[in-house]
Amino acid sequence: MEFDYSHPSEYDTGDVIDDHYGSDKPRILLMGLQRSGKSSIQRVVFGKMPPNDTLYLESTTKIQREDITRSFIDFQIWDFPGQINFFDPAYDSLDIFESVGALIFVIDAQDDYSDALSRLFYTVTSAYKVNPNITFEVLLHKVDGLSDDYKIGMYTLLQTTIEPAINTCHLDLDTQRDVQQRMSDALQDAECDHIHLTYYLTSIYDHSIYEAFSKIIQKLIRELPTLENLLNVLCSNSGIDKAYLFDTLTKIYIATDSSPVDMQSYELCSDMIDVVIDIECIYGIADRTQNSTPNGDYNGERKDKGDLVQSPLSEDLDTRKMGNPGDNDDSALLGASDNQGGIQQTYSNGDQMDGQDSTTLNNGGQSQQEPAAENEASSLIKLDNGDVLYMREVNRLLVLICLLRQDNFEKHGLIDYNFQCFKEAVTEVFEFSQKRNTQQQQRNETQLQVTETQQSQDTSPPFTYHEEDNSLTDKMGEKLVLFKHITAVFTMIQSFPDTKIGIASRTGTPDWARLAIDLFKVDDTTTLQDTIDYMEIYPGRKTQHLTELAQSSGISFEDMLFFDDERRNSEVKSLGVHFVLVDPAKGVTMHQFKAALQQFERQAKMVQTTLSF
Ligand SMILES: Nc1nc2c(ncn2[C@@H]2O[C@H](COP(=O)(O)OP(=O)(O)OP(=O)(O)O)[C@@H](O)[C@H]2O)c(=O)[nH]1
Repeated sequence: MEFDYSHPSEYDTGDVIDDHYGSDKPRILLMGLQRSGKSSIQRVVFGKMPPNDTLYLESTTKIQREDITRSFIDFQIWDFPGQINFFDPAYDSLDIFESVGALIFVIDAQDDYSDALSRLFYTVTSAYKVNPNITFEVLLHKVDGLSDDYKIGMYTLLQTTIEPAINTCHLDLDTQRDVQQRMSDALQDAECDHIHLTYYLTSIYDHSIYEAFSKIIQKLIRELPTLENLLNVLCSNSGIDKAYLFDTLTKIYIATDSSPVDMQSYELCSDMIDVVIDIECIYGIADRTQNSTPNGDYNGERKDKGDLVQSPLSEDLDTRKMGNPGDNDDSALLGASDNQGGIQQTYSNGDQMDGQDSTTLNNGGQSQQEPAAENEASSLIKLDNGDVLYMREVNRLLVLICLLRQDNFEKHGLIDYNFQCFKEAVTEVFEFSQKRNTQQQQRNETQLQVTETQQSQDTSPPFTYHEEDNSLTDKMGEKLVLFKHITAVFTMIQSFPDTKIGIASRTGTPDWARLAIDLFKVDDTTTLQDTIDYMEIYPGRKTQHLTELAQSSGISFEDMLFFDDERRNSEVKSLGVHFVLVDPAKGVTMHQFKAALQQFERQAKMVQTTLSF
């Protein structure tokens, strides 16, 4: 299959991946073709960028990483440049994919997506080989531009497997059949029927992207069943119809009770977070020192919206004081009753449902350091249909938003009591989870130290030589043999006059590498070591190795033909060395070697080259 990746040599791998990208945190990867919408998703969901501003985003050229650390949500999100193939040997795919929790592949649904499907297939099969524990999620993105009929049709087709999805491309029948055939062949060859993909229709212009991310992230939260159980208990004991536990900043819900999620109720609850943030932007944050004032003496100051949106609700809301300007009555209304989009809102600092429609932003006059048990930020919105949206803050980063009937809310003393129990339980789960993560981290560190100590004490090589088949087996039982054509190639080189063999190897255990070279046989009486004239084996860049080789051998760079399986080592071309990229699966073959010699002869007098075959 053909892919439109840029050639890795166009990029320096160091420019694309930071050296220090290793982190224990689980990763969520955003992959897909260029301009499919990956960066927009990351910025809108995790950076609160207004969707329209994504129109000005520039193409990503290196991996963009963001640490997300919000209560249960503790991972890194990586936005990949669409044009680079990270499975190319130039990149260390094991390092990139080994601690991935979810790989999210974004497909631009407004475009012809046959290329995207090819890339999807390649990506999931390659990533699965590196790490079979990855969950694969596919976002059919930008569906805001599609009609509902088209969306439903596309989703139904894509939901089954990738293969039928080809049907939805606007291709003529012949091309369609051809693509289908190739796809099904590729699927069979790769034996990848067991790879499970989950599909979502998304757009940054509505709730769908948050809904999708909620589901994706829930799969990564180990505590999910416990949280769901707690929410179930809360709902059944408090007359609540639906409850969501939201991460305040991202509007991702990390858990909900087990009753089905209907989009309307989800959108209402999610919008409530925005409503409350907007209200706090209008009324600002009160000075904590004034919170003890029983009467809400609103001072009329407005806070800058940009500052507030970034703040967790709790920080803002629980320090808020409410009251009508110039009105010292506790139950004074802050805003007039407002009828917008079927939601009636009134803002009050009282916590009583007094027969009027009311939204309560309640701080109870407590500082954040010493919150009274029942005085977390809360908000109440009465809907036109008689239902009530009730929001309570669980901790600095989580809010509970419930939908219930108004007559059930009249027992709000019971709801508040149950909420306290729920809050304590969630806090316990959270603390337990943090403790377990810390313990796990300590265990990993200890394990690492033990292994390092064992390695430093254990000087015996981690492999055994088997004369009968000229092979080594390492401690994991993996067998190492010379590549098929190596013996013939080395024998041929030895027959050339004035030709030397040198080794340039990058390893942290040079003694073991030398020992292995001394054990492998080229024929009955000759070891690999006997055929080699110069050796440079130590960690570092290959330019350094070849410079040392030039010095020890007296051979100039222009007279060197260097075979290597890592594209990044083509940097030796800058010295004037002729570079040959070797397929790591096959090693140097006789055919490749002879072709390289012929080309070397032709180009020997020219400047440095990469010899291609
Ligand atoms: N209509 C619509 N446009 C979107 C949506 N999401 C992103 N876009 C637009 O798609 C274009 C490309 O978005 P990017 O986020 O830069 O795409 P990318 O996948 O990160 O691209 P590269 O960085 O080149 O790999 C931008 O103009 C966005 O405004 C969406 O949900 N609907």
